[in-house]
Amino acid sequence: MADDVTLEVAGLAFAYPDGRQALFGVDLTLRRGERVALLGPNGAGKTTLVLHLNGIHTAGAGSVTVAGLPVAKENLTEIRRRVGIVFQDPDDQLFMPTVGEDVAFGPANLGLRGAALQERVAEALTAVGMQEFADRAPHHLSFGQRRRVAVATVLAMRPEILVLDEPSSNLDPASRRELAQILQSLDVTLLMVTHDLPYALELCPRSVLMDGGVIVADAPTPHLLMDAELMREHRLELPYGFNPSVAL
Ligand SMILES: Nc1ncnc2c1ncn2[C@@H]1O[C@H](COP(=O)(O)OP(=O)(O)OP(=O)(O)O)[C@@H](O)[C@H]1O
Repeated sequence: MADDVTLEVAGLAFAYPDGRQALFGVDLTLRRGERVALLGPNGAGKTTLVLHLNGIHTAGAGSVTVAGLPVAKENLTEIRRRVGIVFQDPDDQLFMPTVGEDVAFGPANLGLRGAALQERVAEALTAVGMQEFADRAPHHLSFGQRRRVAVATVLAMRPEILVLDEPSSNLDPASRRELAQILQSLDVTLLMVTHDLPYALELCPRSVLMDGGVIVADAPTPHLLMDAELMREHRLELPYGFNPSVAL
């Protein structure tokens, strides 16, 4: 594996217990620092793929390797530190009385204590512009603020790969823009599952398109979004009047 490869998915196939085959041999390589959008219609297999990256699902066939470490039962603690997933609903990730405690939860589990833990929490909250909110109750925050705190809970683990599931969903335009600025500023490899094609274009130079449990295209985002036939074939639609060639 080349030094700058941080994620390698090779020949990954997977069927759910009910027999439904969701992945049919996926190959995907991410290099350190890349920002990649994972696109595709409903049911394409995007979530199923993402849930393999930190071992929530186990490969039926093929392999997933993170920074040289195979995603396997014996490595799960280390894999979950390296691959941070921000789920679509922030309330799935926030369960402590205060924002600060939520962000401290992961690193405290790794054994961080005292000043080192406080520093880690401050660093993660600062990265998402929520440093003033450490003592607040998460359920008193707006949805956009809760999503930013959910990102901070993952950043506090200093992950190697940050995976975001629909980061722009349910955000008003200002919150959407603020989150984009935050994500742009992070020094991390980013994989973003999204149906928001302008967001993919803004944040991710590269896009991977899945459909039917396979990767059907892997290209610079503007190229992919300007391929009208590919877009139509895989039920991707740009918002009315949006032109990727002039949006950049
Ligand atoms: N728990 C499950 N049991 C059985 N089949 C499932 C399960 N979860 C997903 N599937 C099936 O696996 C396939 C891939 O689903 P997946 O959720 O990975 O798609 P997706 O690309 O993330 O879709 P969406 O954009 O709707 O989130 C679909 O056919 C789906 O019906």
